[in-house]
Amino acid sequence: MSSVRHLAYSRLFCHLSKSKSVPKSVSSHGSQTRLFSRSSRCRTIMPAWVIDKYGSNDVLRYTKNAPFPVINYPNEVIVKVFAAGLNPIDVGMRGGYGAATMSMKRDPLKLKQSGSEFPLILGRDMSGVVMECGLDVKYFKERDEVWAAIPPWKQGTLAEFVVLSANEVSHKPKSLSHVEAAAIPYVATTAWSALVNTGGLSKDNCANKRILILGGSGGVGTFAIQMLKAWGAHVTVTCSQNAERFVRELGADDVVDYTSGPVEEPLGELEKFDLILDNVGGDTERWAMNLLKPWSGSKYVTLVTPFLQNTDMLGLADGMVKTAATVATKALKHLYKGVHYRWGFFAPCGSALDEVRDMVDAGQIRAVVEETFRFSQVPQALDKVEKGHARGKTVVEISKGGQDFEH
Ligand SMILES: NC(=O)C1=CN([C@@H]2O[C@H](COP(=O)(O)OP(=O)(O)OC[C@H]3O[C@@H](n4cnc5c(N)ncnc54)[C@H](OP(=O)(O)O)[C@@H]3O)[C@@H](O)[C@H]2O)C=CC1
Repeated sequence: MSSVRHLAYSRLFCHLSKSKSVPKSVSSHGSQTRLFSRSSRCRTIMPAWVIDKYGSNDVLRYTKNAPFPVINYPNEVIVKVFAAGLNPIDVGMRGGYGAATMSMKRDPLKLKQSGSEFPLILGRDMSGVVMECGLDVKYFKERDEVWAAIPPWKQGTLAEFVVLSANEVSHKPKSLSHVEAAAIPYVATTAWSALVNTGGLSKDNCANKRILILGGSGGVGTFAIQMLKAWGAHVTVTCSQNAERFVRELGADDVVDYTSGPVEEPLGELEKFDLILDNVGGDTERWAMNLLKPWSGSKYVTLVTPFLQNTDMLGLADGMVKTAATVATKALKHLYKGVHYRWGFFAPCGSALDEVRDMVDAGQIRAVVEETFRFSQVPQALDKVEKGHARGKTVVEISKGGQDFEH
């Protein structure tokens, strides 16, 4: 065990963190909110929603005694969570989705201590305030208002505090409240990874590109429409008829209603596309390739992949072999027809969030919060996400920690 880890597990924050003073309060979107007191330095427990086994919503358990996060590495920060956005992956992880792959990535020391990944805290998105910084953290300091999306193998944000790597964190947009800010990081970093890293798009090459977003009314879609429009692309979207006005208000140029019949036909009548972002999956691969401009570097990027399902069902080694074989076969098959086939994945990235923050503060992207729940209502919030038909994001306000249980 490294000396850094040894110190961390001795809970000697002072050896790893560079805090000097203890702030008593912080300005939170205009109001003075009590943040943390001297006693929080020596806390060992905190309020959180945890699961002790995989299952449906009834496995969720509220506790005031979840382990307080510790700084294990000198590049980590502890953040007090003010708001946590929810995503479909939270519902999936509650049921054990991706457990095989996540176990491989989880902190081996914690797994050894507790014997399993439980108690597990869900929640990937957060907006909050930095409470402690590791010794190597340069870009952040105590009291900074930050936002982040946390990788699924780490403890989540449905808790009063969370520990993250500094490279996953970014200063939050000044123009957004914490609830609004918590609606963006996971879908933004996913869209960034799919469109920029995998799709090769950027603010400098998007002008007049034709992009098709399959599934434009949910979290990823509502963010992607706005980012692509800000970069000058022409954006076509599929969604339910009752979401048409909603996506047009976000900037969509053309909208095709998938509830009134197969979309292949109306989409086929439009000029061909440079890139398709598929947030829907299913049988879209069967027809979507024909909508791309052939032999022009056009790309189909799908976010709905069997990667985690394969490893859950077949185990890590066989699941990864099957995944590699599937993606390689499909990529080759479609390359033969002149289009690029790719899988897109969420990737935590503080620097991408820095760029998104600037776009938000410039008024190019707004947070699309569909519904906000209190910390005591986490089961209802997950229930809402599970029912689908999202029109933007569901967010849990955590700023009062567990206090709303006591009133
Ligand atoms: N690979 C990765 O790392 C990631 C994958 N994902 C996946 O991407 C997908 C989208 O994520 P997210 O936006 O957060 O999900 P949401 O649940 O927020 O949104 C899904 C949206 O799609 C709409 N929809 C459903 N069926 C169709 C259809 N056939 N055609 C057009 N629209 C449809 C839904 O509304 P309605 O049903 O009313 O039409 C809803 O608005 C999910 O499957 C998610 O698991 C997300 C993030 C990361």
